[in-house]
Amino acid sequence: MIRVSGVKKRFRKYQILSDVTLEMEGIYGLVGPNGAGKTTLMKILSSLISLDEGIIEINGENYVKGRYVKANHLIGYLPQDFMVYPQISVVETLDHIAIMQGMLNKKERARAIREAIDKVNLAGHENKKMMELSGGMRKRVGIAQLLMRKPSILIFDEPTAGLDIEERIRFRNLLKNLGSEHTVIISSHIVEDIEFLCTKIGILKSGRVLFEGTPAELKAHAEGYVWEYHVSPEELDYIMVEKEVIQLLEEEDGVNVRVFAKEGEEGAKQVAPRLIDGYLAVVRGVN
Ligand SMILES: Nc1ncnc2c1ncn2[C@@H]1O[C@H](COP(=O)(O)OP(=O)(O)OP(=O)(O)O)[C@@H](O)[C@H]1O
Repeated sequence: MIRVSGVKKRFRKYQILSDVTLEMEGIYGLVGPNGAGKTTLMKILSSLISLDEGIIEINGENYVKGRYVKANHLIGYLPQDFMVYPQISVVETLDHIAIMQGMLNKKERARAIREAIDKVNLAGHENKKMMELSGGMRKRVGIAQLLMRKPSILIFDEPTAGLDIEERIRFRNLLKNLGSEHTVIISSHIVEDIEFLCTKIGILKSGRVLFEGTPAELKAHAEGYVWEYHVSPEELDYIMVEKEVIQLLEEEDGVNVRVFAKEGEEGAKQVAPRLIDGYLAVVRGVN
């Protein structure tokens, strides 16, 4: 568990994080518009940048104002773009990183590498060069090198960005499995991923916390704001211009249109909100 209390961060004259307080546990989704401060917070937690004010408590230990969070042994951070040497193989990459991490015993290193490769389902690909791997597989190597250090908390910045559909599904399943043994913190713009993975969600906007709670609590914020219209293709043109359409579902006899609005017009049926509706309600401050 990570407890973030009153954390502030400024870059020159810009206040990037203002009094951020969160309790991160389970598989925790950090979401919010571009520039909200998610990466900045993740980098503070991963000791890449210092905090200006506030307290961060990680597994019972406090890190305070003006300091770096020195909890490298507990935390593994995978940035958006995990960079490695393209010409060397998966196993050589992991061996190199393990040596850099101070794992000097060859047998111990080989065992840690084997375990990590198995955990991220890279068995059979050990001898491929990094440049021969797909984006998702490279990310797996990124996770494998984190797992060798046995961290209890894993932090992933936009882990599924840029992956194709099948890779994304495979990668998501891997993240879900990691959540059974680790606290996992992810930032993502992909609502489906948040829905699939997260047990708790924090929403940041302009460096402030707008919401923290379970997916069910987030959905509840949009209660009464989601309407469904069943329309013909001709009526669809009108509705697309006039309403805020969240989703379209084509059916044999027309189109089902989900709309975010305070009130529904004639023919509209009020429906149960989904996660994306709760997010919109919170970010717009409508409820
Ligand atoms: N080193 C830096 N110096 C100055 N400003 C910075 C620095 N790093 C980030 N920022 C600014 O801080 C703000 C928050 O950036 P951050 O990357 O944390 O947001 P984010 O929520 O992760 O955004 P995105 O969803 O686009 O990745 C942005 O306005 C960004 O331009």
